[in-house]
Amino acid sequence: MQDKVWIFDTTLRDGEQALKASLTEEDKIQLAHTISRLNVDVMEVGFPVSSPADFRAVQRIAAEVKGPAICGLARAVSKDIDACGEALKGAEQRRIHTFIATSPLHLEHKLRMSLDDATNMAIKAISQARKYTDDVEFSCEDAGRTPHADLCRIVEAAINAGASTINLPDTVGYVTPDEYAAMIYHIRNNVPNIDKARLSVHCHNDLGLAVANSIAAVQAGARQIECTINGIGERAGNCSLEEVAMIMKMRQDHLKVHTDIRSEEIYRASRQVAKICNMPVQPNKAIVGENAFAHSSGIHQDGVLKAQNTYEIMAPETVGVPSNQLNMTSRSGRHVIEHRLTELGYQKSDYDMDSLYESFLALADQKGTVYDYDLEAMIYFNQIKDKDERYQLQFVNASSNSQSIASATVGIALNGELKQEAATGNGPVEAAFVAIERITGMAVEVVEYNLDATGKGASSLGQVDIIAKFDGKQYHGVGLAADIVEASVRAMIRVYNLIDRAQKVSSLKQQRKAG
Ligand SMILES: CC(=O)SCCNC(=O)CCNC(=O)[C@H](O)C(C)(C)COP(=O)(O)OP(=O)(O)OC[C@H]1O[C@@H](n2cnc3c(N)ncnc32)[C@H](O)[C@@H]1OP(=O)(O)O
Ligand SMILES: CC(C)C(=O)C(=O)O
Repeated sequence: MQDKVWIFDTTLRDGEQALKASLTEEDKIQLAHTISRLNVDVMEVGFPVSSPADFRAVQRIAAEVKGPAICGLARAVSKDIDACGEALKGAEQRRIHTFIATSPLHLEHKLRMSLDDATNMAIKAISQARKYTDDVEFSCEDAGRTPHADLCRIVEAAINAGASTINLPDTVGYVTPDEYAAMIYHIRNNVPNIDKARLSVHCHNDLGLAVANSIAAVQAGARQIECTINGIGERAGNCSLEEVAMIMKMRQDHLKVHTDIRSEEIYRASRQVAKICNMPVQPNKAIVGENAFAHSSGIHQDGVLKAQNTYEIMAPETVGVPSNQLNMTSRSGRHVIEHRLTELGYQKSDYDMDSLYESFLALADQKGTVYDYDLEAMIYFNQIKDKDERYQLQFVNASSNSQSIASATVGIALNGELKQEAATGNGPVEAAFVAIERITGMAVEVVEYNLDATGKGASSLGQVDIIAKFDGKQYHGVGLAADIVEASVRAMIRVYNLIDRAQKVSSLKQQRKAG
């Protein structure tokens, strides 16, 4: 039987500390339900003494969210422990987590006290916490920079006072995996009552080692990892939950431990945290990044098409990602194009691969990713030329200020004839989109709108990326201009031109079938 490693999620406490805007009570409740679906063992959801709103959020989560033990953080201070104990009263399983710094640096400069004073405060705090619950965790803040002998003294006292979990955080992400493992071994071998407590680790990512350190600690005998979804947290963040959970799942053969995490819930949880916390996930982030299961180069795509595990160590579904992605770019080869066209219902006899591939590369070099509708258009038109586009922007005039409704007038040459319309909206971009809709007579649904600056400083260009839906299909338009309203309009007109091309393709397809 393999040992279990407890997963202690602190997204709503340490993760929340790093946000530009703290989470509302409702946000916290929603995320707490999501986190509990992951089947974490403990969920640290706030610092109740810190504000009335945080107290209420912890109190509501304690009452509403079932499953994991609900935990609150408290300094080794009487009022913090009372606030924590009171806030957690409604929880089926509650944990009070109290801490005090133990490194010489923190003791001397921050707390301005000796290790003995800190030990006495810890003992008092733990004893007080035990009046509220049997489940008390004690952390030696900045353990990573604390002499091992000092850690042994305070840890032994904390266990004697009633702590059942001992956490040794690398608060500033300073230590290396071998040093961290050595610290865990030292505590296990030199604290006489250590068998009465579970050893926990809490790693920060200042040197990018939070996950590696947590795994090294598990290999040295730690049995709880504190972590956050997407690795959010103070400064460079915390150890990322999805990464440690998947390391322990995928490498059980080597690590000989398991967790109870429901890995299929990971992707959903990650997206929700990113959205609600307004902290986008970097595309190349392990497990949950947009590219984590995307293959863009021809050799990889060919490999994955022949046997998925050539370039995928885990199936995307294992973490709740619906499927892998084969991006068609100028680094793609013929195999993936043929595969995609087969999926779209084409046979080899419908196209000449050599000339299609030539057009494909020209387009991919020009615009980056090539989409299904581009491929189909290439089959029917062989080449795609901008000058053949149905809608050509002639001008855009927009006005907005803080006191009145925004308005915009857009002029488009439609098959060579100028059409113009004016409209109002919540902002100039919306007004311009309504004007375009009136000109084209077609309403599209904007699924995503992203505005980015290309270049430096005030002279940078605005780049707008739009994903829009029409008739059940998605289209991607990009627009670049010094003026962000113009960039938005250009992106939207691109979308309309793609729809127009798709419609032409579809009627050509029908003609071909009929003929
Ligand atoms: C490593 C970590 O992530 S620890 C958690 C960090 N999270 C937070 O700080 C978020 C919540 N914090 C807060 O809301 C506030 O800081 C509070 C309510 C806790 C305290 O606010 P204030 O009383 O105004 O104090 P302030 O935050 O300015 O300073 C912290 C005080 O706590 C003391 N302190 C710090 N850690 C501890 C501890 N573990 N136990 C006892 N005292 C502590 C500091 O020495 C300082 O005391 P001083 O006022 O005597 O100098
Ligand atoms: C309170 C402790 C666990 C902490 O957040 C840290 O040391 O980073």
